[in-house]
Amino acid sequence: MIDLERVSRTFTTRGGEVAALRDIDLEIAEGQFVAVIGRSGCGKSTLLRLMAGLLAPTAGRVTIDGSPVLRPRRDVVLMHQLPALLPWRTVLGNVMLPVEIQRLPRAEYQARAAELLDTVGLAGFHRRHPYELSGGMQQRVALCRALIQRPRVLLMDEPFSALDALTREELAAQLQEMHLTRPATTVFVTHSISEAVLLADRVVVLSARPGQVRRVLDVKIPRPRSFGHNAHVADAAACIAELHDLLY
Ligand SMILES: Nc1ncnc2c1ncn2[C@@H]1O[C@H](COP(=O)(O)OP(=O)(O)OP(=O)(O)O)[C@@H](O)[C@H]1O
Repeated sequence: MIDLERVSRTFTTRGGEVAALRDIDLEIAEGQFVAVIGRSGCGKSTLLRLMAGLLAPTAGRVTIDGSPVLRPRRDVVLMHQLPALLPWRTVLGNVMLPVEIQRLPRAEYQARAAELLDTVGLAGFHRRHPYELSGGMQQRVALCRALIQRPRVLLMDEPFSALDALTREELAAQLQEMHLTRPATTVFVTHSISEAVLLADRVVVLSARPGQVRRVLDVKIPRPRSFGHNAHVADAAACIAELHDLLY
């Protein structure tokens, strides 16, 4: 579905040319959950921005279903590290924002918004405003806003990295649950090896800048997965150890 063929991206800065990504070849199938992991500055955000149509490659091609990605698409949503909610809108109003912008049928999507908020444990918070919520709750609202229009592709740029460790685990578990119910093709940038192993079908390890695909690791642990002790703890430990060795 998402196809990157020999994709490179260079930035021209006052200090000269910065090669952020070089010769990336990557095929992501419909419904797949791919984690991207790599050292700071290796081009992970750049990779997402290329897939989102916010940046053009300097060389190579990014396509979705065979069409080159030349601009942002309605069926592709990018979620960031910070929730960026509109402070004057309620929780429900923030989740419904994409529906209003795209003039989709309100009643139908209102029911979906309620269902999403319910899944992330915010059933009683529809009429609250962002300032009344914790950081974790705000990021849950941002996740519901990202999913409201049922995107085919969900691009997530370190979405949980501003959260405390416990909230982060909880949100990762909720994301897994949502992905199992309705799998959008997901590309999830993270610095957390264990989060990548919990969530992903495949983990793409990038080398230091310029980012190149160092390794793609298939995670074959059955779902639902858990951070806790379970039957697959040895498989998870083996994946974590392999990724650790690749990164350090
Ligand atoms: N608009 C830009 N102009 C100039 N250089 C840029 C631009 N965007 C990114 N870069 C450079 O490209 C490289 C890759 O940046 P990018 O943000 O993609 O890395 P990253 O892996 O997401 O980093 P981090 O893990 O720290 O968030 C960096 O050296 C960065 O300085």
